[in-house]
Amino acid sequence: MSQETKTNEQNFPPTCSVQVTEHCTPNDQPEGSNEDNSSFQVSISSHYSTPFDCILLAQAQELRSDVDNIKLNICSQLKVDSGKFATVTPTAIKNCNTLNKITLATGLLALLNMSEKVCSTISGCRLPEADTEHKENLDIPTSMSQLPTVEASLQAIHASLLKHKDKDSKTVERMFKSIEEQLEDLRVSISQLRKPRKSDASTPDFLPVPVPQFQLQLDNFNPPHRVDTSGLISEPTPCTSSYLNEFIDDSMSEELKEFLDSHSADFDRNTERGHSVVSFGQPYVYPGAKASTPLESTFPDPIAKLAGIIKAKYPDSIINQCLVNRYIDENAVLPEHSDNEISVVHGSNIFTVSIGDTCDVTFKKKDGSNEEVVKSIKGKSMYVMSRDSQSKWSHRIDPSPTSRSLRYSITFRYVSKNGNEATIIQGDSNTRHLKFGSGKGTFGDRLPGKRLLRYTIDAIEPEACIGYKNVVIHCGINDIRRPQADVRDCATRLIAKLDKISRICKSSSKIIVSPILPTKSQHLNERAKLFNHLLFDYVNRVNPRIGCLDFNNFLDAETGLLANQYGSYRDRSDAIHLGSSGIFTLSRVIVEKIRGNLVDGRLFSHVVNLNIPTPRGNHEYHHD
Ligand SMILES: O=C(O)CCC(=O)C(=O)O
Ligand SMILES: [Fe+2]
Repeated sequence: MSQETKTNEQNFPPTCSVQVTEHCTPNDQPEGSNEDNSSFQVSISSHYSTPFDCILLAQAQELRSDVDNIKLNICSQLKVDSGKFATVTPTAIKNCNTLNKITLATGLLALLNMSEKVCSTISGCRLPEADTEHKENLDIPTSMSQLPTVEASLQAIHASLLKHKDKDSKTVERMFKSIEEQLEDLRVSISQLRKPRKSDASTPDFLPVPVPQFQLQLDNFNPPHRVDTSGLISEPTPCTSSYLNEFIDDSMSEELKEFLDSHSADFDRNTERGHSVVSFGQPYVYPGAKASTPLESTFPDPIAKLAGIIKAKYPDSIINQCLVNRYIDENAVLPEHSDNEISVVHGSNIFTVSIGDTCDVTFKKKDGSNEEVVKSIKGKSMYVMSRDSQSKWSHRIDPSPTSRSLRYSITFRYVSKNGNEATIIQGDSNTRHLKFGSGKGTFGDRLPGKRLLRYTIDAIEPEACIGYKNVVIHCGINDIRRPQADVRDCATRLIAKLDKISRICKSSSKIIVSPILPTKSQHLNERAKLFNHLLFDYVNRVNPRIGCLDFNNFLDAETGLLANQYGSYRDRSDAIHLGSSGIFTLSRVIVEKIRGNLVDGRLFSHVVNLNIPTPRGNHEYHHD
């Protein structure tokens, strides 16, 4: 470590403590919200006056494993027992090297990012201005009233880390840049969230924005660069979420082997590339599947017993399908793949119990780095792959250079037939009234799905789209209306998200993006037009797999603005929110597209199957 770093280390906050408390407040949801993620745990430690104080740890159910992974990651970097995460002592922080400090900071940033995500999910909840007179009108859990300190904390972390900047290291340099960018984003988001508003509004009040001096030079638009966050928050998600040695005992292993041996004729009939398969329970279909018709629709005795052992360890898991792979010798292989079929229920785990000889399974990162991790899987063990691991890693079994005798892998999944048709909408205030399910004002039972409120582009979660037949992304207005927003950068960030979604979702998923809806503001429409130009260019030329909604009907032919009948009735000066007629029309446009009716002159299925870019018509708003 350089002398400079040593000296600076003394400046590092001397009494850093990361206090993470967890308490359960299960029904913190706002009235009228119909989000699926129904329970929140929000807690803040605010009694430490250090840069790391006031860490808001918001744990929505769906973020739990991310939070746990980040905690584990921080602890392993700092060489602290994970049970002691609640008190990462000043000494631990002082004694770790610069890179570890960065890891710590990025971990904390990740937690803050998540908290921010949850803050915006708790609709109507705003971060309070210090001493704001609006405070009592805001729908804020009291514990959040300390939040302004978060911003101060971030600045302090940043300032402190800057002193540690090791100018010789490119990696450190890159990490700093990423941290700086993240901090900037967080600061903007926090200040935006802090603006007073009614608790039922979902986006900040309209601010006039200067007319941008953009020139539309589509020909010069470079294909979007891919946003690479690997290495920023040192990827906490492992290729397998856990590996348990000696998961079953000898007698269970023997019983299973005997049972599977008795099915050798069935395995012989179902030879896939390099190995053989049989299945039980629900049908599980994947490309090239030979055992998509199960031998039995229920689990036979030894398999049911094994499923019971897994259920005892993972009581929340649902298992209804079992695929058994047989590898007879060292030449048997399993081609590289991910189990990310739409039929595998979103968020469910895949459990793999091994019987017989030890075997290497190779996991390969899907981020283009080609990084590989080889895990030696022993007989009687179990490894668990999360849905997230399927989006980030592929896996395979290569021929073994040394001898390998018979091995069975018994894999359990939760598959759904109905899930095949489900739709996910990640959208902002204008989609927040759209509802799935039955009853008035919903899409109806024939279009099941889930809606996530995601106010900003950065909050869109590509991984949450996996497993859905239809993916609808509707976001961007909040990003471009920030006075200092760089519209091109906003478009690039949305495109990066779309890029990722189209990479990790099955090719049979329909991916649909909304351009930014017209508003009642000429200024804002100028920005929206530029944003949409870039988006259309991407879906037309770069990624024709993505379908685009057509919003021209929302325009008033005379003014080129959002037509009055579609805008907000209650507040005519509201430039961006749709009224009930607008919301109804938006829902029709989405359903038309999902149903595969002719849109843009083509059926959606054509778009899905298309490999080559084909120019589509002009999607620009007809403003003049
Ligand atoms: O045999 C193994 O360990 C892997 C099996 C697998 O990846 C699968 O069945 O999808
Ligand atoms: Fe697999």
